[in-house]
Amino acid sequence: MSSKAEYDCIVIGAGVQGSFTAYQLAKKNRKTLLLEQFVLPHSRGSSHGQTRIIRKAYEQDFYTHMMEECYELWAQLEREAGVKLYRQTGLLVMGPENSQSYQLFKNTLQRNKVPTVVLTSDNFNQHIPHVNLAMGDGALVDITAGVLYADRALKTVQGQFQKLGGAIRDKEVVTDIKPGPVVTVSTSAGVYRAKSVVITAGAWANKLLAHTGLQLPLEVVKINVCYWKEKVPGSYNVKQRFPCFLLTEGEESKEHIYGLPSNEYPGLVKICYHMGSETDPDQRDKQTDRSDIDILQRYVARCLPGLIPEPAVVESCMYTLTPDRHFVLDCHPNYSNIVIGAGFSGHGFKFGPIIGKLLCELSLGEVPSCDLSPFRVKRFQGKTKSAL
Ligand SMILES: Cc1cc2nc3c(=O)[nH]c(=O)nc-3n(C[C@H](O)[C@H](O)[C@H](O)COP(=O)(O)OP(=O)(O)OC[C@H]3O[C@@H](n4cnc5c(N)ncnc54)[C@H](O)[C@@H]3O)c2cc1C
Ligand SMILES: O=C(O)[C@@H]1CCCCN1
Repeated sequence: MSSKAEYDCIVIGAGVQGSFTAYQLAKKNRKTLLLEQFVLPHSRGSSHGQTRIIRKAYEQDFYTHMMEECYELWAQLEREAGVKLYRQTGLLVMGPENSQSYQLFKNTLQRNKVPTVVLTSDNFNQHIPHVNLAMGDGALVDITAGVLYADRALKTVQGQFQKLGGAIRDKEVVTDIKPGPVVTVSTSAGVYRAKSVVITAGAWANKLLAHTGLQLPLEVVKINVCYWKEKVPGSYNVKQRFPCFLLTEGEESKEHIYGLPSNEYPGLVKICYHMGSETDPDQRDKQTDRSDIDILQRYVARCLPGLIPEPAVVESCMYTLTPDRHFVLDCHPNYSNIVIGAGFSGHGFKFGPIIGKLLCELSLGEVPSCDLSPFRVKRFQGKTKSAL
């Protein structure tokens, strides 16, 4: 290896966002290097695990609009690679009928003509057995929603990137970034130069941005990923057409609780709380707070009578939260050839293909094909810090 290999673009971080960005760059014939600090595949970031929810149901129109195109991009990747990455299950959205959040979901779906079925308290259990709908709660199903096979998706997009001639170097920690018309990136194994750099480092974003003099208001939290055992095997199974679900708020908490049908682990249903406790990404396993699990236990006991209300398996994952829970997709305020994809706030996986496309456009100096105003760094004015 030459000590200063030259690339069109270096992407730092091979999670879902970095991998899709590198793939988009390679599709445009750019000589691209994807750097990852851990040996791939790994489970120490935010993109590991077998499944994620994909949905058009959102509180804001801009996410629903992005998903319209994104479903198409997922399907393209499936065709190109000849693998199945998506399974339609529908997403059951529940929440206090008169609450702002539930109404926002309902209105966004209806305004954007997303195929939706609204359930009533009378017909709810005909469609959704083994779930107790709380008194006063509304329920609807976003028919387009389903499950993404996350680990498989990551492997697929990285494989397609390599087939297009892209280079992945794992077990290589980026230790320095020197901005300039040509950016110099130092790692534990070498020094590389590129016309542009994309930082998609998940929970480590601020650690890397410190080399460029920027700190974003990001909070990293650990999520306990809980799997709950069915009392009667199969009752919440994907084959029984049990959907993914999202409770906007409930008796136990104001935060979302969400779940996926049993599938990947036979007899186990994945149910998580959409919040966790602050952690340093390098010390994740030292964060042992279980208050999210207490909330989930009470919810499962109250609303999912077919599950044993104690998690059978608990895995770990991290969210990187922005104050408004919207992503950061922008160029660095001082260096236009350093692009940032960060703060995916626990809901970024489904957007991977479109985020890759947008970050690729930014790194090539093109006009982005979506309106990025909700995702700009400048919305944090007063909250960004200089790291120099
Ligand atoms: C429990 C849980 C459930 C979720 N459910 C959903 C869902 O249902 N639907 C959905 O759409 N989204 C969901 N999400 C969110 C989604 O998974 C994340 O938004 C997404 O995975 C973030 O990807 P990323 O590429 O930004 O981060 P990561 O996957 O963490 O990737 C960043 C990479 O950068 C690498 N890196 C960092 N620093 C360096 C360095 N110095 N040098 C080299 N490499 C470096 C890291 O090792 C890591 O591999 C969920 C997240 C969690 C935790
Ligand atoms: O992105 C999603 O779909 C899941 C469920 C809802 C909360 C955020 N994570």
